[in-house]
Amino acid sequence: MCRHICAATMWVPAATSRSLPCLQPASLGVQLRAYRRLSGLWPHVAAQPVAADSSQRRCLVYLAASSALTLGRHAERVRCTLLRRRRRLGGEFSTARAATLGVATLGREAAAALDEDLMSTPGFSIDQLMELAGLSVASAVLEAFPPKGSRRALLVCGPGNNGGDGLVAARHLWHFGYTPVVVYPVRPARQLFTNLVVQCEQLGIPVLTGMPTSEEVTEGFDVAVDAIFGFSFKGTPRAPFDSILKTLRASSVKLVSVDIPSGWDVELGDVSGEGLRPDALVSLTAPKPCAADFSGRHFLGGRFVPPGIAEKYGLRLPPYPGAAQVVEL
Ligand SMILES: NC(=O)C1=CN([C@@H]2O[C@H](COP(=O)(O)OP(=O)(O)OC[C@H]3O[C@@H](n4cnc5c(N)ncnc54)[C@H](O)[C@@H]3O)[C@@H](O)[C@H]2O)[C@@H](O)CC1
Ligand SMILES: [K+]
Repeated sequence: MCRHICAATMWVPAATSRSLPCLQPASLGVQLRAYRRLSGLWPHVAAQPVAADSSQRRCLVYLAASSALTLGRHAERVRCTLLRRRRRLGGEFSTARAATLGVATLGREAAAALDEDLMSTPGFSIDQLMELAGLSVASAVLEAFPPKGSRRALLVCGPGNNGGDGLVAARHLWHFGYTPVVVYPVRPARQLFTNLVVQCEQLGIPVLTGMPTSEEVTEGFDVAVDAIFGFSFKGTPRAPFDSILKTLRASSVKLVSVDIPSGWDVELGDVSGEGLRPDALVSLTAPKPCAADFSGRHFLGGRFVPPGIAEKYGLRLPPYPGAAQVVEL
């Protein structure tokens, strides 16, 4: 049986992409090297070019690694090694991995390149995409945690577009009948974000700078939305988000993460062990590779990808039912 190990994208020199079948797994990125370290074996890698940069010097390649051809009977041993390693790190091995990868994932660079494609002129504006992304998040919250009596929602927003998705979601949750409170500690000067804050305040939604304590989060809210970091997060969280992540981790509120559980590496998952552990995840456009390690309720949102772009990036998007803004994977 073919067992998927990981799927990823990477830029390679255009010359290399013409001889993709000759690429050695050793040159194909950190996930495969980690796999080799754990298993002592190289996986089989299928590579397919999906885009070229403007200079035509580099080519974005979609890689899908499977154990079928090279591992054979060793696959179970490797799976067990990965399982033990994840347990040591306090994580969970996700049996949803194959299902998630069946939709195909978007690495950091591919996600940014896809955004650029969508927003090339003429095309979408960031405001349009963010509005639909935030609406998807609010729809997923409504589906995963429908209000029972009280409807108190905390939205914790970071300094980039992931935070913008959270601000938009707060507004839609208000229209859905929730009582949202926004925490927005670091506010970029861009007009887009100033507008989103004003739109929340016009609805009477408090937009706070300081984070409540973990007890206040547990007692005061029915659901929280993690819109702190998305696919551009790197390294370990800096202040004030380091302590905000600790507070959310220490609370027992139901948590929904936008695009990526904050603190996780977009490709490798919760490598530091300090990332959030959400109950639900809303992947936008397509799941990112780290989503393979997530084992709660997984929604796909961002219903705006034209078929030509989906095809270019090798996305196999599931159909959305009716007028829904999210589909559960
Ligand atoms: N096509 C799509 O899928 C769309 C994606 N959107 C959202 O946009 C997100 C990506 O947005 P951005 O590229 O602005 O990036 P992020 O929102 O992921 O975060 C970037 C910000 O985080 C900061 N940061 C990075 N690493 C940090 C660290 N270790 N400690 C503290 N701060 C750190 C950066 O300085 C920057 O201010 C996606 O994940 C998604 O949520 C939507 O808004 C629009 C449409
Ligand atoms: K997030």
